[in-house]
Amino acid sequence: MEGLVSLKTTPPGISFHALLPSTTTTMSTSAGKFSLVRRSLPASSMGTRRRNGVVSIRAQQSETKDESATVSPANGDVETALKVKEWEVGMFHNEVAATQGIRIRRRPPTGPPQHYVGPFEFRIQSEGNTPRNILEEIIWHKDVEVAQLKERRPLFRLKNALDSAPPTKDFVGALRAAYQRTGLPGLIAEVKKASPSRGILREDFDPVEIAHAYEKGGAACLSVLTDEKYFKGSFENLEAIRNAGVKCPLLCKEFIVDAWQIYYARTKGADAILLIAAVLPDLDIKYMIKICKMLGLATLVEVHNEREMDRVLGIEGVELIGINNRSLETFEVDISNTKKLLEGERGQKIREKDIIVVGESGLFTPDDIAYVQEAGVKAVLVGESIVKQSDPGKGIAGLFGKDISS
Ligand SMILES: O=P(O)(O)OC[C@@H](O)[C@@H](O)c1c[nH]c2ccccc12
Repeated sequence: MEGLVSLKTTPPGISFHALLPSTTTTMSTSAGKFSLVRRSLPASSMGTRRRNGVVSIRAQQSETKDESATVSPANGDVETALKVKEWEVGMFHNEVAATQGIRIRRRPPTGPPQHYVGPFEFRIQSEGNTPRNILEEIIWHKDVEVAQLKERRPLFRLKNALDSAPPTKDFVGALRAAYQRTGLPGLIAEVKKASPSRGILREDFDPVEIAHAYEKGGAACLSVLTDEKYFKGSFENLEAIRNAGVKCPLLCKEFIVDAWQIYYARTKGADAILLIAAVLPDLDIKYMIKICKMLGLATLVEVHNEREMDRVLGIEGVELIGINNRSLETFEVDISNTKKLLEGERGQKIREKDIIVVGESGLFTPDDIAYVQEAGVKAVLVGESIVKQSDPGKGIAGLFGKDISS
């Protein structure tokens, strides 16, 4: 059976109500065409009991009149209700995100709890359950990971820990100062062991040693990957680098899907946070920028295409925009992307707003640096080409074509 939704044991022509959140979804099955229709869903029904949250599934080819039957959740089945709520929030997120051209879906991969429609078994099929690309896979994994981490360290505990945290370092200031000092884009050097597209970049990976080498080589700031599963990074690495006396401000390179992660990153020594426009709707970006400001963190908002750039240029308070030359959906790298997104009115607006643009990914040679600088960037984010060198500090001199350490 094809389509987003399959109905098992449902005789054609029958119509029923189910406690499922959704907008209208039409689906074709071997039994005919069905539409899933959202009924009134008052805010009060968004809690654990959802008697009013009624949705109907109607078999369109039927002659039969709408014979509706409401199915109630088992009393006290709070866990199921929470799962439904979680799924519902994910669905709502996807709807909002889609209107902003965001293709990454946040619906929990498990779909809605099956037994929620009683005898009419309901299942989200492979189209909904399989990530469409690596970024979507990472985000779905991250959602689960964060939910687990949050349970162990609730927000109030993180907030308590922050009462005694040392102040953050000025990430944006360090980039501006480097640009002024060298006349070259300020370098954010990335402590990166591996990536899904390139595999292991460095076997003998000592994050603290690499961080010191970068600092010595003239990096203005460092970026530390904290994702474990796909990039072989960790928050321990971030914390170890912070505690090793490194003076450069630190970017926590993480896939942020929840504000909790921002607080967590701050407790681990981050000075800046990455927000990815391909993942986060505008409202999330705005809200997260506010949280970052409150915590003294800078935000690097990453875009990959014109649509994302236009969205981000419409958000107040953005100081740093990263243009990723790598598509996180296809892994394709093309440094002319930086140039393309800075041409014409967009570049004009960026200059007016005094936003620093960071050229990200795929930069290997002095020519590459000159090319993105010419396009208008005042900073670059580089991993592979320098982390692979036996002395990553010297790798920086190779990248810029000269020693930028003093
Ligand atoms: O190793 P490179 O090609 O120099 O790229 C570094 C950095 O731009 C890249 O790691 C990156 C940019 N945006 C990201 C988002 C998540 C993970 C990684 C990234």
